[in-house]
Amino acid sequence: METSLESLPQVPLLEAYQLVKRFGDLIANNEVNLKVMSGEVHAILGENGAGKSTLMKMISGVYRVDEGSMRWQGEDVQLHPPVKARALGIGMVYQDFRLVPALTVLENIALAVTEKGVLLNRKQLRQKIMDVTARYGIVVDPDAWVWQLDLGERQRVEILKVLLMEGTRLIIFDEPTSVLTPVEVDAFLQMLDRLRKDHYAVLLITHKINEVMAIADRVTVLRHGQVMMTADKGSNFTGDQLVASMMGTKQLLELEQRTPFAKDENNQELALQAKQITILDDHGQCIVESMDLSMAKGKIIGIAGISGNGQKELIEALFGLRALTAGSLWLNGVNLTHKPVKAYLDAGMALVSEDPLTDSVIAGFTILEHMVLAGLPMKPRGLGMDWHYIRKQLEARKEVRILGLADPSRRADRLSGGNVQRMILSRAILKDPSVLLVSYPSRGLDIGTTRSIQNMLIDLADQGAAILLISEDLGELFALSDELLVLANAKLHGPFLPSETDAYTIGQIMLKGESA
Ligand SMILES: Nc1ncnc2c1ncn2[C@@H]1O[C@H](COP(=O)(O)OP(=O)(O)OP(=O)(O)O)[C@@H](O)[C@H]1O
Repeated sequence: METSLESLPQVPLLEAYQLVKRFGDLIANNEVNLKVMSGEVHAILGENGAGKSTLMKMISGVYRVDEGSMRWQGEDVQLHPPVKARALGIGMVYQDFRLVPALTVLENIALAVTEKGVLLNRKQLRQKIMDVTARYGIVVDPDAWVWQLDLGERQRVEILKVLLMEGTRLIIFDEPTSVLTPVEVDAFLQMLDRLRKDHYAVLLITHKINEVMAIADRVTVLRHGQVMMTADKGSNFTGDQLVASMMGTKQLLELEQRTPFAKDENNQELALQAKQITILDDHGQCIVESMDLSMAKGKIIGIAGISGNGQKELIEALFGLRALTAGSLWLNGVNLTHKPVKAYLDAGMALVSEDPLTDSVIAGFTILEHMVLAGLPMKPRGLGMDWHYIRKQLEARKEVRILGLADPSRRADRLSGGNVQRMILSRAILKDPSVLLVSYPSRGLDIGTTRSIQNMLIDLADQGAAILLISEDLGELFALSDELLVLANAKLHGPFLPSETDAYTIGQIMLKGESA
């Protein structure tokens, strides 16, 4: 089955010519050309809003192209609606998964792959799932309920769906690794390699330059809806070239230096304290056991851990969203245990959750309405609200400009993943929180914006906020944290000083719950 790329016929699987897509006055894709070969991983890079998802949605048939044309194996084709793209063999693994939580993995896959009117043969489908999981190293239990799965597992179900559909030739991944742990990222890249060897074509949207350098045969960079650069491996493109092409004349900011906080533990003023807390997960299993955690003012505490090891539950409990089974929570010396979330908000806490799209976005509400709900100063006007005034207040904040918040009158549920993240981060930071609990701050953000938000977190801590930073990006944790803790086996391990430990040691503890 394996043949080298060179020995394959070199007719492009897909060719896009001069594609244009407009949303009102906005030109999301402007005369875009793209060529995709079988057996290649083709990375699509670009800042948030550059037009990557729009291009992928034209290729998967979701959007009708306004201008331009496509060819599939040399033949002119129309890919809209998606059923046409699907029939040719184009499958897409979306950022926001399209699974039914109340069904099992197998049932979800059956829904996607069963032809209308054909009765489901569970045994056969189970066998097919086993075959594909074994070939591509995709670990997932066919009988698990989807609502019980973490994000990495849900993504694997989406991938299985696409692979099990009849005739798939081209697979589009929209920022697949943003929800994966470092270990899962390695497995994912190996899977891409396997797909490439099996002659699938892969289009990979990503913000991670190291992934592009590791796996991509070809790369296309978009900026403001236009192709800035297309290069293949033979041309020896570098990471710096890709960044420069994405950012244009903008410079990538340097990460600010932390002002070293007082190392004398006795001089540290505590903000949030968790004493001997025990937390159960949604299945009633103990996920955090008798844990102590102290967050001092002006300090960033980084928590490393493999996703699903209790980070989500811990952060929910610290914000009063999940009941403690034992222990107590104190903020500035006041006991907040079992108090409603409002008490935590009133005390100056802010939260950026693991999955803002699900947890924090209200369908139909605009960005501005989300900001007002989170405490942006309101001004009544007649029987309603002075929205013009509120908007001016929002736009006057430098953080909003730096993070590049989208137009505040836009509906939040129609924003790209990166723009949702900007809204949630702006909302948390605009409150000038005394305690900020932040999960995966740079998820879905381009490199320039990632650096901006990292600098904002540093500024916030320098001004005295206590920050709990949950991330799987060890580079980010090492760069920002004053102290590192590792969550594994329901316990916190550490603290470790980033300057006195290394990623290998932390990685070992993440995996095994103990030092090597
Ligand atoms: N359905 C839509 N209606 C109006 N504007 C849209 C729509 N979809 C995308 N846009 C706009 O088109 C531009 C390109 O968006 P797109 O989602 O393709 O960017 P992206 O490169 O995928 O960004 P990200 O990295 O944030 O996912 C953005 O300005 C976006 O706000």
